[in-house]
Amino acid sequence: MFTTIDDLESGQKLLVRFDLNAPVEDGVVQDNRRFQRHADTLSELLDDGHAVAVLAHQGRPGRDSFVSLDQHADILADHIGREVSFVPDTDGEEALEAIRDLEGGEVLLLENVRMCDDELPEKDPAEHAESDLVQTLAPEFDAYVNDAYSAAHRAHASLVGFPLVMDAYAGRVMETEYTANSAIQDKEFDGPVTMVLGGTKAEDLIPVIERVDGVDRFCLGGIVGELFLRAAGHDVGYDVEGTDFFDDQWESHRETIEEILETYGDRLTLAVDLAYEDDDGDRGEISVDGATKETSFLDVGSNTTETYADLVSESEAVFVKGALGVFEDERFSDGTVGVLEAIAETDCFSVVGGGDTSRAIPMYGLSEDDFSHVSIAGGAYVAALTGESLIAIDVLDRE
Ligand SMILES: Nc1ncnc2c1ncn2[C@@H]1O[C@H](COP(=O)(O)OP(=O)(O)OP(=O)(O)O)[C@@H](O)[C@H]1O
Ligand SMILES: O=C(O)[C@H](O)COP(=O)(O)O
Repeated sequence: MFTTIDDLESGQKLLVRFDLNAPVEDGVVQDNRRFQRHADTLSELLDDGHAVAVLAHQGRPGRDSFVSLDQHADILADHIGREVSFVPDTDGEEALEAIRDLEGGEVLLLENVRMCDDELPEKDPAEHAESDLVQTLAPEFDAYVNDAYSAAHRAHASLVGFPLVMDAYAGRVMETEYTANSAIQDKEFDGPVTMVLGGTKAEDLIPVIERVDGVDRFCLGGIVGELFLRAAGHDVGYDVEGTDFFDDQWESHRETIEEILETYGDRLTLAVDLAYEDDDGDRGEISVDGATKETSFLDVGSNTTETYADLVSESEAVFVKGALGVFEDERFSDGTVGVLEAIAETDCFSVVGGGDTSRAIPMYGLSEDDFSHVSIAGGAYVAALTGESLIAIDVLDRE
């Protein structure tokens, strides 16, 4: 196991990596639960007398969400109830001066690290450790803390370079996410283990079904569930009215999905009914046998929800990745919310992952306390489920 901030002596100067990557709407950065989670780590470090400089990223070059972190500093400040200073620089003179002025109990947010050329190329940690970014910043600090679990699958300089040249610890978010999300690989459960898989991305979920041992049944929904229904011979999972969810994914994954159905069919539970918007704008439902290609299906139907909820209720552990329908529209939230409610009412070990899907929890008045863990990770959660090691965790110091 890696070393954590429990192993740090008080009052040090720390370089801390967070994942504050958030949705950006019309140039405005939206608060999300990543801020609150990292704010808890940050408050703990500041209370322990550390001086903290934070490195984080936002978006990717070329995307609208690739913006400065100045707004992130204000959001973080609201969460910790203290000032967060910001410097529009990562490793130049301005950043170094601000870092040298930092006192114990103070926090400084550096500029979007993806604006630095050294950050993004996926490289071996040893190569990243030689980069200007790492070589310039490392000597300014006593230690490095990585709390950015949700980016830990990326071999980027600020995630994998520093641990090779500095003492490197895991933050609280890193520790909690790692333990919960790896449970499917690390823990023994005494009863049935269920995975509820939905959402939009077949490429994420196919490896989960193919590679994860120890799951007794997969309950499928969302767009991915429809692709499996199509492979099973039903007239669903087709693009309708200009949508582009299905046909490209079908072309890319058809063979694999057909093979999975053949090999793991006994572990897969597919929807028996689906929901759509009827002519009056209300929710209509139809059995998958009566479904036609011309209809857009937006949720699993009530018989399916009942079956999935029953399976969840009998489970010892439940892992969720992706939504069973377009839950953002209340008419099509029944599948996703019905399953989440069943988990909340059951005394099982439960992890809900996926940046979009976990938003359904506050949206529909559920409490995070009713789940063992609600992950803030997407890609890293999928990697953990499949037992893939996360490179930024591999390079942290070991106990
Ligand atoms: N039948 C459907 N048609 C269209 N969209 C759907 C359907 N079912 C689910 N979705 C959408 O799937 C989205 C959630 O799935 P997504 O693949 O984005 O996964 P996530 O695991 O929550 O997030 P991420 O991997 O991006 O962190 C929801 O926003 C929901 O509206
Ligand atoms: O939001 C995420 O999943 C992480 O911050 C990683 O971002 P990326 O997919 O742009 O590397």
